[in-house]
Formats: sequence, structure tokens, C-alpha cells
Amino acid sequence: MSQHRHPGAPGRAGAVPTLPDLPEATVARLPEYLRALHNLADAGHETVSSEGLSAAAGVNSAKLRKDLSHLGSYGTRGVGYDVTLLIEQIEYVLGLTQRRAVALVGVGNLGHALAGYDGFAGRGFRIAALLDADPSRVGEEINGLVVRHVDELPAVAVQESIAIGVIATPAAAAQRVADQLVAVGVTSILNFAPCVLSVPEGVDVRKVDLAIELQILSFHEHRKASLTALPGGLAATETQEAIGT
Ligand SMILES: NC(=O)c1ccc[n+]([C@@H]2O[C@H](COP(=O)([O-])OP(=O)(O)OC[C@H]3O[C@@H](n4cnc5c(N)ncnc54)[C@H](O)[C@@H]3O)[C@@H](O)[C@H]2O)c1
Repeated sequence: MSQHRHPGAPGRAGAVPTLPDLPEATVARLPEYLRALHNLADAGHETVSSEGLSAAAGVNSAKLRKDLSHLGSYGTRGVGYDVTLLIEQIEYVLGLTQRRAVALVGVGNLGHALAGYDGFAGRGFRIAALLDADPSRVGEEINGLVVRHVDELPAVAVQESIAIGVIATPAAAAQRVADQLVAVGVTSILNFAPCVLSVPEGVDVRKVDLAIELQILSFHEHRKASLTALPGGLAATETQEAIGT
């Protein structure tokens, strides 16, 4: 039986749809499924089995089936999931049916790399504003956008309907920038600065820290080394199983 539906899809025009409250880990995996599904669609696949999708997304298939069941998507026995329909469902749940405007604050080394990246548009986002506190950076054009002074944030937020703020300033400035974003009504912040931000309830902050990812990999390296140092050592496959990869 095929069961595809948009969870909480509006029943009447103008009604605000209620979305299911998904587990955070499921939300974090949905973009992985989406990326894999887009690749499958580009390669001409109309349907995909849960095993095929789990391999393409790099996620265990039981976990994948459970995640998708939260969306009311169970696939069709013997056929699998309809690729286009599942893309629509995931994009709907992630709120990607509208391209959200992003303001990037801090246009230094990292900010330049982010501002120069063309890949966000295809994933549902538009970098709509670049802001920096350094007057020598103001006026520079990157990828068709001119860097504006951070003091212009209130005007920019309204003009561009900014939905998400990205902080790429030094850690010492990040809290102040977060406060400025919150003050203009931004309720979603992606923070690249290595610090904890304090924000009012209702504001979501996600943190990206490559150093933390490297430290986690360092732990696994350390552990693999300690296992191979055991008497007789461990074969590579056993080591991988031991660390759960
Ligand atoms: N998350 C990661 O994986 C990762 C990787 C690299 C860097 N970082 C972090 O990203 C941040 C930026 O790094 P970078 O190498 O681009 O630094 P950078 O010094 O090259 O750039 C920082 C920019 O922020 C601007 N700035 C400072 N205070 C500001 C304020 N109050 N408002 C607006 N702009 C302001 C500066 O003028 C500068 O242009 C740092 O916090 C760094 O630790 C994170």
C-alpha cells in the first residue's frame, strides 16, 4: 500500500499548517535523504527502495524507514518510494518550498568563502545580504552582492525579509551580532564562531565547528591506535566494527 501525504498540509486555503514535531535526529537526516533523492532524480530514477536510498544517503535502512514513517511515507511494497513525491514531502517539511533569505554577518576569510559559494540557491537558500563592521570591507562586491555596514542590519532585514542570520565574525563579536539579529526579528541563527550564544526563547541557534568535528575524528584515531596496540592487534574490519563505522 502506498501512503504518501504532506503531514499537516493545509486543509483549506490560508490555514496555517501544523507540522509534526519530529525528533531532532530525524530532522538532521532529512537533508541527507533530500540530497540523495535529488541525485537519484538527476540520474533518472523514478522510484527507490529503502535499501537503495539508505545506501545513497549513508543512513541505516531501519532508521530511514522510521524517519520517513514520521512523514507519513511508507513507500510501496515491491516498488519503494516515489522519488519526486518524497522530494516534495521532505522539502515541504523542511520548509524549503520558499527560498529563505540569509544575512551573512562577518565577511572575512570564512565569510568570503560562504558568500562566494553558489550551491546554496539549489538547496533552498538565497544569500540576500553581506554585512561587516570593518569600513574597509564595506562596498566590496562578492558574487553580485555589495558588503554593507552591520549598522544597516535593521533596514536590510526589512528590505530583504531576512529569515536566517549566519555569524562568521570572531567569537568576541558573535554575541553582539546575535543580539542585533534578534533585535531585528531574526529567529534562526547559524553560528560559525567558536562560542556559545545566549538567545531568547523561540530563537534557534545551530553551531558549525570544524575543529569539534576534527576532535571527534581524533578520538576515533586515538581509539583505533589503542585497539591495534592490543596484543595481536585487530584487523581493520574489526577495528571499524569496534568504533561503529
Ligand atoms: N566553524 C568553523 O568550522 C570555522 C572555521 C573557520 C573559522 N571559524 C570561525 O569563523 C569566524 C570567522 O573566521 P575568519 O577566519 O573568517 O575571521 P576574519 O577575521 O577573517 O573575519 C571576521 C570578519 O568579521 C568582521 N567583524 C568583526 N566584528 C564584527 C561585528 N561586530 N559585526 C560585523 N562584522 C564584524 C571583521 O571585520 C572581519 O571581516 C571566527 O570566529 C572563526 O573562529 C569557524
